[in-house]
Parts: sequence; structure tokens; C-alpha cells
Amino acid sequence: KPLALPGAHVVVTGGSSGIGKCIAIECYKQGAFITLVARNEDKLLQAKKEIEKHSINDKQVVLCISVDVSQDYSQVENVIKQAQEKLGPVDMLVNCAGMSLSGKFEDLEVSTFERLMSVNYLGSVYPSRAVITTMKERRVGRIVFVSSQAGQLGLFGFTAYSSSKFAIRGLAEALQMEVKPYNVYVTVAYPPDTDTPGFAEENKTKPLETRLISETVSVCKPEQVAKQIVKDAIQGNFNSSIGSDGYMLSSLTCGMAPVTSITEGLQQCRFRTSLGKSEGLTAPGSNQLGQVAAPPVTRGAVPPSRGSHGTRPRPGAPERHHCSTLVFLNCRPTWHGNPQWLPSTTEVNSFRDGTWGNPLTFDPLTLCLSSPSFQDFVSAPLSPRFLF
Ligand SMILES: NC(=O)C1=CN([C@@H]2O[C@H](COP(=O)(O)OP(=O)(O)OC[C@H]3O[C@@H](n4cnc5c(N)ncnc54)[C@H](OP(=O)(O)O)[C@@H]3O)[C@@H](O)[C@H]2O)C=CC1
Ligand SMILES: CCCCCCCCCCCCCCCC(=O)[C@@H](N)CO
Repeated sequence: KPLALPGAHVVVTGGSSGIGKCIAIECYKQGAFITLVARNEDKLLQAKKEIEKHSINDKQVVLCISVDVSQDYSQVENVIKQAQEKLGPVDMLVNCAGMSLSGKFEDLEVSTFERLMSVNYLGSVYPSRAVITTMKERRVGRIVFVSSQAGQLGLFGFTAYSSSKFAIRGLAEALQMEVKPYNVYVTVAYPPDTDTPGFAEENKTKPLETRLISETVSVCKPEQVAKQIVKDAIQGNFNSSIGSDGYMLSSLTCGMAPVTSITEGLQQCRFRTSLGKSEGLTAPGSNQLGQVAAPPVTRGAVPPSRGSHGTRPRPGAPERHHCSTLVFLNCRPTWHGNPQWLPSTTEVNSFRDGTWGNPLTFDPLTLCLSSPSFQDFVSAPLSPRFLF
């Protein structure tokens, strides 16, 4: 049932740089024929040369086509037609063209929201729409969407980016349900920060808060991310995440995503069961819907620490507006609970050397083990939906 890459035709949008280029190389190394799709022709040719160094036989071809995947569906459809005429029907489509811009909601131009939605979301819809009919007819195919960890949770500074990456997941879940009977498998990848030209570009305007939160997860190499994505796509896994925190994040945000392995299924049961428990279907204070009533808003008082995982009220901290000890990873009480609070340089440094024991520098494993109970930890991130 795994897709055989030798001789297969793989189309990679965004294949001229970063993660996309590494995905193309990975597939090429395994004997695939590649079509690279991106806008800039010089970058495309450059990438083609680089990829061709990894050939394993002399029949392999790398085709380059320049198009903006976000502009006009008929253009994208034409590009796919061209590619199919030259290299045959598409066996695997990797939607990797995308971009990121961060900034506070009110600092981002409205046009940025439109731009990110059209490149990241519509730029994934168009190529997929163009290949799906043939895939269904042939009863063969893989469609890969490259979302982001920021497509699993919304983060400070990512109002425009996160929403465009969340949209991809909705598309993917619905599409998978439609095409599974035709032996077509959909994969959504949620990479962490990855060392690419696009990431360097993003960092130029990234707010400090966004940077601090992002730094709780280390930066990956694009080769490593690409390897994982290709592996999951070949297998037909719906979810593709990188590293142990990527795995935890996927488990915590599994929602109703399709389950493609037994371990994944067990894991989801576990998390869903603990959700039911923590929401207190029988707990005092729960209403008929099984929701726990939100704690009263406290003003001028620090709410009692409810076994929070290492968070202490900060000396001289301004009043808290929410009792948010239940909220995600203790990042959230810090950022959401203290709206007046902004980090100064000394504070930033003291997070870094751990003086504060601040959750922004937590190590997920330590956090997990040191929590009052593992269940508590597991259910914490799921609670905000019910509390707020
Ligand atoms: N790097 C990271 O930290 C992470 C990245 N991601 C996602 O992975 C994907 C790749 O990111 P990364 O490798 O960093 O990005 P890069 O900026 O290095 O590469 C982006 C690629 O997409 C192409 N592209 C961009 N816009 C368009 C467009 N409108 N039409 C066609 N092609 C386009 C670019 O070529 P050209 O400009 O010539 O068109 C280039 O080939 C993105 O979707 C990104 O959101 C997800 C998580 C983390
Ligand atoms: C228990 C679970 C532990 C996980 C902790 C999660 C912390 C969130 C960090 C998220 C970092 C955001 C990455 C965005 C990458 C991206 O898409 C851009 N770089 C694109 O250029």
C-alpha cells in the first residue's frame, strides 16, 4: 500500500527553496520524476541543478514550471496539464508554496491577511483541484499539505499566518474523507521553525513575543523535515509532525482528524478520554452540557494557584484578569492573563537563564513529569475552549 516512488511523478509547489526543495531532493533520491513549481525562474533552475546531483538513474527528469499558484486557477490547471503531458499523471502533489508574515494584529496590513490566505490556502486548493480527478480515476495518489505548528495553535503575532494554516487542515480533513475510497491519501505536515530562506525572511519582522514563544521549540533542518514528510506521505499517514514536541502537539490538537495508525488511535483515545474527565461531566460546578463554569473574573487579586505547572505570580505583577491556571502550557496565563505585561530586556534574559522558572523556556518533558498529575497536564490545553 505505500506509494512506490521509483518512476513516480511528484509535483512540488514551492520546490525551488527551503522545505520544498528538500522534499524534491528526497523524492528524487528515491527515484521519482519531479516537477518544480514556483514563480522565480532563476531560483527554479538553480534548484533543478542542485536536485539533479542526486539522481539514481539516467532516466530521471526534473521539470521546472513558473507560475504563481495563488492567482488564477486556469493558469495552475494549465501548468498541471503541461507537467502531465511531459511526465505522466501526477502520483504525488506536495503543496509547499507558502509564506509567513508576523506582527501584531493591528500592525498587520489588511492586505497581508488577503495575501497569506491566497498563497497559503488558495495556493494549496488550486493545484490539488487540478490533480484530483485523475488521481481518483487512477485510484492512485498522494496529496500533501504543508501547514505549520502555527496551524495547530494560534500564537501571538500569527493572526494572519495561523489562520491561513488552520484553513489547510479543514480542507485536508474534508478532502481525505472524500477521496479515501479512491485510494487517494492526504497528509498534513506541521513543521516547527525550520532553517530556510523563508524563515530568515520571516524573522526580519517577528515581534519579540512571537520569537520568545517560538524559541520554546528548536529550529529544524529542512532536510530532516523533508525526510519525515516524504515518509509519512508515502505511508499515507494523515498527520506528519517532527520531533517529540511536534508529536505531543499533534496529539493534543488531534480533534477529529483521521487516524492512520494504531498507536495514533490509542493516543487519541487517551487524550479524548482525559478531556471528558477533565471537563467534569460529573464534577461539581459543571452545567448540563458538561462544561465547567468559567471561574469568576478576579480583579486585583491573584487567583489561587491550582497546581499550575511551575508558574508563580511574578513579584509586582499587575492584576490578573483571568483565572487561567488551566490554560495552555502556562505560556497562556503569562501572555493572556497579564495584558499590561511586556517583557523588558532584563526579564527576557532572566527567562533565558531560567531565573524565573518561566514556562517560556520549559522543556516539554520536564513540564510533563513535574505536573501535579499527567492527566491534568494533558487536559489543560484542551480546556480553554470550554472555559472561554
Ligand atoms: N521555514 C519554516 O520555519 C516553516 C515553514 N513552513 C511552511 O513550509 C512552506 C515552505 O516554507 P520555506 O521552505 O520556509 O519557504 P521558502 O520561502 O524558503 O520557499 C518558499 C517556496 O515557495 C515558492 N512560492 C512562494 N509563493 C509562491 C507563489 N505565490 N506561487 C508559487 N510559488 C510560490 C517560492 O518560490 P518563488 O518565491 O520563486 O515563487 C519558494 O520556492 C511554507 O508553506 C511555510 O509556510 C511551515 C512551518 C515552518
Ligand atoms: C506539549 C507540546 C509542546 C509544544 C509546544 C508548542 C510551542 C509552540 C511553538 C510554535 C512555534 C511556531 C512555529 C511556526 C513555524 C512557522 O510556520 C514559521 N516559521 C514559518 O516561516
